[in-house]
Amino acid sequence: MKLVFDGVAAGYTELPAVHHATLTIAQGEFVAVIGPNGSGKSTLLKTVYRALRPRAGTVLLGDEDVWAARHRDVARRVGVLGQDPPGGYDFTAREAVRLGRYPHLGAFDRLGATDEAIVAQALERTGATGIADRPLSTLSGGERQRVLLARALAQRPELLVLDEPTNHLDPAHQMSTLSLVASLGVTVLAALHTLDLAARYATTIVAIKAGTIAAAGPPAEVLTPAVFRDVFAVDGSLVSDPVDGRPRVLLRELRG
Ligand SMILES: Nc1ncnc2c1ncn2[C@@H]1O[C@H](COP(=O)(O)OP(=O)(O)OP(=O)(O)O)[C@@H](O)[C@H]1O
Repeated sequence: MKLVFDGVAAGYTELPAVHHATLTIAQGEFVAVIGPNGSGKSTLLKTVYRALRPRAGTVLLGDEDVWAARHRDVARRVGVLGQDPPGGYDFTAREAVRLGRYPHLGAFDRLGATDEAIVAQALERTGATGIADRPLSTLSGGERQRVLLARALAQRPELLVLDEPTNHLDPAHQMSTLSLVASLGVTVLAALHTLDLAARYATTIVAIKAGTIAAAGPPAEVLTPAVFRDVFAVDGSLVSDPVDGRPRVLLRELRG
């Protein structure tokens, strides 16, 4: 599903946290939104999953204005991994993942065998089958993160919006999670802090600095020494992994 930001401004006070965001994301792209703390990554994502209404501009999903669409239609099409579990921590992992199916059901429908199979598959794909019957409140940060991703997958969305999906995850799960997400063929918009992971898994990088899109394009075009320095205040370079040839990001403290 194509996603378009057209002149989007959004924020929490009179000063917008994101301004003039204009960007077109094609169906199937994996977009990593990168930027320092407080630069506006989460704010931009929130305008897509209807957590924060833009003050100006439009967010289009396909040809439809996300903020003019019915809430239920957006819920069906957009899977979200945000910073907090929807429904709180009282649910078991499986119950939390079942929530992902509700946008697809009628008001009085119950989950059927197909829904339960989709829930089971989502738990399996995120390595969460073994913890399916534990309450979210008892899970570790990384386990909970994988369950919340499973919920977003169970939704079978056309667009996945992921706010720091690798937060709390160990290295193996960081890579398997991004690899899984990249393999789904759906459009992905993910805020990522680990630039190395962004370089390896994203097709497009959007770098945000102080609420403004500073650069957008393929990893090799965006992850330049100038962007590392201007946006992140570090020295950095994009190199090729000697083992698998894929891009790697090397960072050093800024000198001089
Ligand atoms: N609920 C809120 N109320 C007021 N200001 C907020 C709120 N949430 C975020 N902000 C401010 O908006 C700006 C952008 O925040 P945002 O959360 O989008 O940054 P971010 O790039 O996702 O940061 P991080 O990497 O630290 O998660 C920051 O200045 C932040 O302090």
